[in-house]
Amino acid sequence: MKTRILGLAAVLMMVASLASWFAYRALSADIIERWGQQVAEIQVRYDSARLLQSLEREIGLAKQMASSLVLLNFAKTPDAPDLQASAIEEMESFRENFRDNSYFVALRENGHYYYNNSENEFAGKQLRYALDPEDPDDAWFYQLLDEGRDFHLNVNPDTELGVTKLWIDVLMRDSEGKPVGIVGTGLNLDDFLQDIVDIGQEGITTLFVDYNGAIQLYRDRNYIDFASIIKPEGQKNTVDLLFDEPEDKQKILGMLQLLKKRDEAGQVESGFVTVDGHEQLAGVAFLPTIGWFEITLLDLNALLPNSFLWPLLAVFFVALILTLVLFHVIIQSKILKPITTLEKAVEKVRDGSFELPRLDKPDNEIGRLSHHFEQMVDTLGNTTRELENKVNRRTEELNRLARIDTLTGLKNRRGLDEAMEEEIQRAERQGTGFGVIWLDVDHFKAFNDELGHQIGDQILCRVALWLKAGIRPYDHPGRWGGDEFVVILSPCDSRTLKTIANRIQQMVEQESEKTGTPVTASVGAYLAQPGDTSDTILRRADSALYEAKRRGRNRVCISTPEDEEIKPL
Ligand SMILES: Nc1nc2c(ncn2[C@@H]2O[C@H](COP(=O)(O)OP(=O)(O)OP(=O)(O)O)[C@@H](O)[C@H]2O)c(=O)[nH]1
Repeated sequence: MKTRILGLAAVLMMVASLASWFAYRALSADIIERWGQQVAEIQVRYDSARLLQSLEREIGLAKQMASSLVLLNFAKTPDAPDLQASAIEEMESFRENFRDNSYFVALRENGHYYYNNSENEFAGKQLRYALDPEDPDDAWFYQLLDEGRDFHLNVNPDTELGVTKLWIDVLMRDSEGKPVGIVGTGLNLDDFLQDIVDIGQEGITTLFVDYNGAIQLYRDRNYIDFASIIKPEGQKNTVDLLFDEPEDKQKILGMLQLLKKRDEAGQVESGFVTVDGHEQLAGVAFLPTIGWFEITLLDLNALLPNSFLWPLLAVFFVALILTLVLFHVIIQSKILKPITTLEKAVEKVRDGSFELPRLDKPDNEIGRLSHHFEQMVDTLGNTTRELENKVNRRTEELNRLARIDTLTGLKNRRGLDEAMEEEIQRAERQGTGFGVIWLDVDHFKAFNDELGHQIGDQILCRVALWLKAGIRPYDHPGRWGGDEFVVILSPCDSRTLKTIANRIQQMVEQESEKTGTPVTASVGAYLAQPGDTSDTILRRADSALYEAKRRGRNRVCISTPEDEEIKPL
């Protein structure tokens, strides 16, 4: 039973714990989602700010460069040597200010491309080459001029220069607003990725995509969509490549569309997506100043690893075991042990004993039940004992009454039989005899017939009284039946027997005289010997009585063992 109760308690606790666990998981997932969304939004703004901060100065300088009158004049008449000299001087002064210490200037008029880097490698030969409208590598230039976009960021390897850079391209326009060239600077892509994107924050991935969703800055260079500007739609490495599920791709592209439509800085969208089999929270922001989107992916499992739940589980299991142990101790002491002792007590009572073992009585229903049971058994024991005593008394009384003659109060025939048997055995043991007197009222029938039965009864009662008065207290007087009385005298010898027999016979005669109804009695006596049977003794006494009757009544006749055998009556 204990095992079953403990098992049931464990199961109930597990069920309750599981329910709590699921509730906790649902609640914590909700909290984590809200928290994650806020973190994602903060992270997106932070990452955007970092990117813009590092680019703003460069973009400002590039724009300043694009509006330089010296360069604009040069772009209009690129072949004028004096203008070229002052233009190169102007370019070099910008080179010193750009963070990368590099610049480029590309002119529409003649396709000349000027460039110098931080090592001042091309001093005096800043004109690097002429752009070719037919060369795919130079397509970016003609595309930007065609599109007429004033500002553009472009990640592109320059095969001529052998560098991969994040290019800041700014359109030069003449006084009529006509594009005359593109100037700008480049930032080393690796340094930039390391500073802005690959920042080593575990569980946080930052990437930037352009206006069309093409990946521009990402820690894995294989995903970067180099020279996006010249690629047709469909061939670009767009952001949806990162996601496993088609619905996630749709979700992200939907966010980009939404933010693009709003066209406001500081707006953030977020949602759950799956990347490399991990559920991540994506935060997306639009950066209108550069026309890019910033996407931050938060791996919640990395940020909030499941391992933080281990202490919780450990606490749960320790609590479970402690609770079961406590439960066991309480059940054992408060329920099972008291029930076991109570069961033993019930078995004892069932087997007829009222001596109870000490019962455990805890302060609960079982304790009260044990207490009531104890009181009940106590009462039951007392009642049973009283009942037994009463029955014993009644039985004794009945036994006594069964041996008493109701009319005279002397022993009846059964009582005399028992007394006789005792005397026979005693005689056997001690080797001494005992006396038996058999008395019969003479002509008693006549008293009955003439005076009535009641008087007859009175006479019998008087005879009984005289009989008792004539013998010793330890002799046994009895009424054999009708008007016949038997007295057993013990111990006795022949002289005593003779004396008492005569005394009785005379007493009846003399005492009855005084009552006005004189009666006489015939008495036969026999001195029983060790070895005599009850039958022999009674027949001997009876034959003596018969002899007394035969000789004329109102006399005593004593039979001795030497007499001839007496024939049956
Ligand atoms: N009143 C009364 N009479 C009884 C009782 N028991 C027996 N008797 C009567 O006692 C009488 C006994 O008579 P018997 O012993 O036959 O003869 P008897 O008249 O005594 O004559 P003997 O014995 O020969 O002297 C019978 O009439 C019985 O009905 C009793 O309890 N009360």
